[in-house]
Amino acid sequence: MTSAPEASTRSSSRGPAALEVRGVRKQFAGRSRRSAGRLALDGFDLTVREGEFLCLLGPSGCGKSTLLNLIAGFAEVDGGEIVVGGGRVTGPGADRGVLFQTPMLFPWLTALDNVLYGPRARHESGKAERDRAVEMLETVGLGSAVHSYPHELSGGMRHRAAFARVLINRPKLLLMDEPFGALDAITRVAMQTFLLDLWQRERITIVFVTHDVEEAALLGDRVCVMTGSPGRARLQLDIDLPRPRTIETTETLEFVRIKREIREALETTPDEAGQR
Ligand SMILES: Nc1ncnc2c1ncn2[C@@H]1O[C@H](COP(=O)(O)OP(=O)(O)OP(=O)(O)O)[C@@H](O)[C@H]1O
Repeated sequence: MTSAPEASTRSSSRGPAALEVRGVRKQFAGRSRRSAGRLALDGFDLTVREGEFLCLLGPSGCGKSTLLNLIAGFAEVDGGEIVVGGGRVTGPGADRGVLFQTPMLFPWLTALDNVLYGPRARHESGKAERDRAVEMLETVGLGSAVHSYPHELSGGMRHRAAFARVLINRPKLLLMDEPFGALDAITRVAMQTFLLDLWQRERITIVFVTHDVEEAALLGDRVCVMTGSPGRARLQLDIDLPRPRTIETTETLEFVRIKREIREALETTPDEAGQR
């Protein structure tokens, strides 16, 4: 096996760590006793600072979702460790909110009851929680749709309701797995703007998986490009573009240069990278 190249890192180390992924290994079992298992991640290291917006990019199958699931505590590491807010991850927790490409909403509950689902599961169902749930829905621009059911909401509105559902738990870390991948171009831009506003207001730490180089360069403080088979961090690149970033940002020469650098890292095979 080709030894993985050292990730070329131009990232700063400012601020305390919100997330530390240390030498993580994840192996999936083969289907039968004879078939080889799949080494999805090996020796994976990543540090994300408090309040940082990190975008994770890589070829299909390189282990992005696996990494997010491990950080979320939905699966266990086979080696190394993951530390969130100073505590080792041993399972899911309210300190980590997860958003997927398909918004996870119960179709039989209104937007308000969907948002209240988490607090009610923790037996917190007083007036204070209800007020906070309404406030969350207002924060995501759904103040007039609190009593609407998911099928009565547009795609973007459903995404925002799912945001509110996660935000009510006051997560320190937001894990997003291609959240806008299935949206049309206009709704996608609206959701990116919404997310950046929310992030700048709340200063939540975000790990955001995307296939879209432009989206990563526009949203992230830093982009981590992964190699596949097994997944490791190849390039970590600070995106020092001024904020707030808008559509005009995407027209600057610096933005084009950053996109080229990310694309070149994505297109480099692990063997080529190892020879550098
Ligand atoms: N539950 C599982 N059992 C067996 N193999 C798995 C399982 N989950 C993922 N894998 C394998 O682990 C590797 C990484 O998968 P993962 O879904 O994390 O990749 P990804 O980078 O998120 O891909 P994509 O960009 O296509 O969503 C793949 O080879 C996949 O087949």
